Amino acid sequence: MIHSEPDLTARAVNLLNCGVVVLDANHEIVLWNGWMVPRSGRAASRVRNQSLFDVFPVLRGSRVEAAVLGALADNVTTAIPQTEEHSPFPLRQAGSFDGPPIDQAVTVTPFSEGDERFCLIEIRDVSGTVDRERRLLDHAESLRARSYVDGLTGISNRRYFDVALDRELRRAQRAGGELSLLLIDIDSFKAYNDHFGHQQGDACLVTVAQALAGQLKRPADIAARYGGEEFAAILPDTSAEQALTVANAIREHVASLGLEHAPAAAHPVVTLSIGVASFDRERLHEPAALVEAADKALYAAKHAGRNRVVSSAQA
Ligand SMILES: Nc1nc2c(ncn2[C@@H]2O[C@H](COP(=O)(O)OP(=O)(O)OP(=O)(O)O)[C@@H](O)[C@H]2O)c(=O)[nH]1
Repeated sequence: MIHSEPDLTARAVNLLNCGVVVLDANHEIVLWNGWMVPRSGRAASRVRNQSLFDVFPVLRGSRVEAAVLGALADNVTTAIPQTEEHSPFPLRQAGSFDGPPIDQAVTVTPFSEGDERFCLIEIRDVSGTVDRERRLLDHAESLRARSYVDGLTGISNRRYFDVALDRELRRAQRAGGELSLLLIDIDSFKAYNDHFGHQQGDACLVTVAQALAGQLKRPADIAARYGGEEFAAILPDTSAEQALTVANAIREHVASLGLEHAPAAAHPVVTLSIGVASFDRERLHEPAALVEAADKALYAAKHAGRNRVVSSAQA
């Protein structure tokens, strides 16, 4: 059996997995392929010889109209990605008249046949790509949120600490409020690791981090892992005196857990040394200065025998 080429071409165009619409110079539809039928709810015989803009009045004033005019008047090809216009044609998933609109990428290409000018409109369903893009954006968002959390202990990490300290210091400056910072270090932790092994060392860090977070009662308080076995607490609206009380409560609570320490450690149970520094409009108003003051106090606490709290005023 011999098939004519135009017959085969027409059948193939009808089977294409994208919308194919051809308009003549008057914007009238001369070709409407099979893909368009179930997605628009219109058979080819119903739309043939009608203006595209009468069939879809929503296209008036759209990027598609501009592209069609550009193709027919100026012989210009235009690609309209879905990022520019999500669903220019009112098309829905095949057979679902109330389903979600199809995300589309549209190309408008001019061509001539004899003296007559036409334009070819191709419509691709890119809903899958758009969905994937949305999922990737959601994923990136959750990664961003997770990048502020310390992977081992589940409390805030150093990155978040830096952002939060800067923010809270500015707030204290603006509002003339108070703010205190605790730097907290586990005593003789090297001895702990050497005796019990790194894995149990990690477990100890998790226990201490959770104990610290549990001791901070105000919603605005922030517990963070500052470095290896060093933690920090940012206490907004907290004076130096109040911060000493909080620091001592943390220290006593961890000591009271009775976590067995290594024989070589300074104390038989796991203990903390804590340095406290408080916002001071004249001297301690920059993050680096406040951290340095708390670090000096922490060093003094270590030097004085560990398992104690020292404020920067005493150091
Ligand atoms: N298991 C574990 N150990 C860590 C981690 N980060 C830091 N360390 C260990 O913590 C120890 C800290 O030791 P040092 O800074 O010498 O201080 P220290 O032994 O705690 O002694 P003092 O602070 O003076 O009481 C080092 O042995 C580090 O290897 C971690 O993520 N997991």
